[in-house]
Amino acid sequence: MVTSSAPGKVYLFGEHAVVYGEPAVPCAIERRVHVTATEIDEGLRIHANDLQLDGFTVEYSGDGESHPDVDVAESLVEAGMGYVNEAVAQARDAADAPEAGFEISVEGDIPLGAGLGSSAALVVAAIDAATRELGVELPASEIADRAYQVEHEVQDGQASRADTFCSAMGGAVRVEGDDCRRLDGIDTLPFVIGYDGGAGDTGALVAGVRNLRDKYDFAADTVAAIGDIVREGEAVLETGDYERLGELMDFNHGLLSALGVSSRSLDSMVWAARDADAHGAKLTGAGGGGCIVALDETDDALTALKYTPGCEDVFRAELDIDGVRQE
Ligand SMILES: Nc1ncnc2c1ncn2[C@@H]1O[C@H](COP(=O)(O)OP(=O)(O)OP(=O)(O)O)[C@@H](O)[C@H]1O
Ligand SMILES: C[C@@](O)(CCO)CC(=O)[O-]
Ligand SMILES: [Mg+2]
Repeated sequence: MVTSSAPGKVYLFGEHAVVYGEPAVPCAIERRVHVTATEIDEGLRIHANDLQLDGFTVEYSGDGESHPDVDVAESLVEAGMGYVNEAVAQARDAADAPEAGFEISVEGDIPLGAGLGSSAALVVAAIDAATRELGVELPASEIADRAYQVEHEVQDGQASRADTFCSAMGGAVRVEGDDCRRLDGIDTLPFVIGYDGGAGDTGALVAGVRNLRDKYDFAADTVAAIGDIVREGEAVLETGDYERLGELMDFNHGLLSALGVSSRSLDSMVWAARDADAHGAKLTGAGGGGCIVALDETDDALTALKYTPGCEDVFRAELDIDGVRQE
């Protein structure tokens, strides 16, 4: 039996634009998904108690049918199964063990579908745990690559390498198309996260931006301008000037909002953090609902968000220097 974990992430800059080849800077945070893999005779059994708030266990026999023991949205189960199924397929391929059976248990403290990269963390941890259980140790870069193939497959081609690379490697990273690297020397960033309790539909939000971009030149220019913010931002990141980083985060949020991916609750959390003198604040991930990230080393934004209507949870998230690891 092997347990591996992998971190979630926030985007300091660049979500959505990264889908069109602009650079992005996601940062791993100390919130993780843990996956335990045990080799069994055949098939695949999955236990995923976080998939619904009430919790349930899915028994999946590998015959193409799932058997949730309570009534849950079929699409939710299918998506959850899809990520684990494809991650296990990658592990079997990497270990050259096409027939290997697995029992997989998943638990995590990353809210689902909220822009913190829970799907990437799940896939990265699952590939690591399942390959180790088969006696194979993959380098983090290969896990990142295989995890990207999984997200790309399960999300119908709507995925960049950003989430999976960041989760596998940890720290602050830079992703531009297939070019992925860690940003050295960034050990800490004072992130505060506000969560509205909701979720966004990543596929639909990406499709919405694509439509605007096809329809209007100025929407395409907006996506390109996000790329400019990222290039400016990575230079500022090296100087540790939080004031300017925050200014650029604010600008990035404005452009995401123009592209239609913010929401009333995300905007109100962003404004609550700004009113409390955070250096800056923006939505993180696909948007539509879920989380915002603010930059603030004091407790002011944290306290303000606690009392902001529509903000269901608020927490500080340290930058996680570790990527995927065996527990
Ligand atoms: N702890 C978990 N247990 C089971 N399935 C999980 C878990 N964490 C994530 N998942 C799977 O990942 C899906 C969420 O992925 P999705 O890409 O929609 O959101 P996200 O990765 O949390 O946010 P974003 O991609 O915007 O950063 C869940 O619906 C589920 O299928
Ligand atoms: C919206 C998006 O840019 C980030 C989702 O976390 C999609 C992706 O990069 O895969
Ligand atoms: Mg995801």
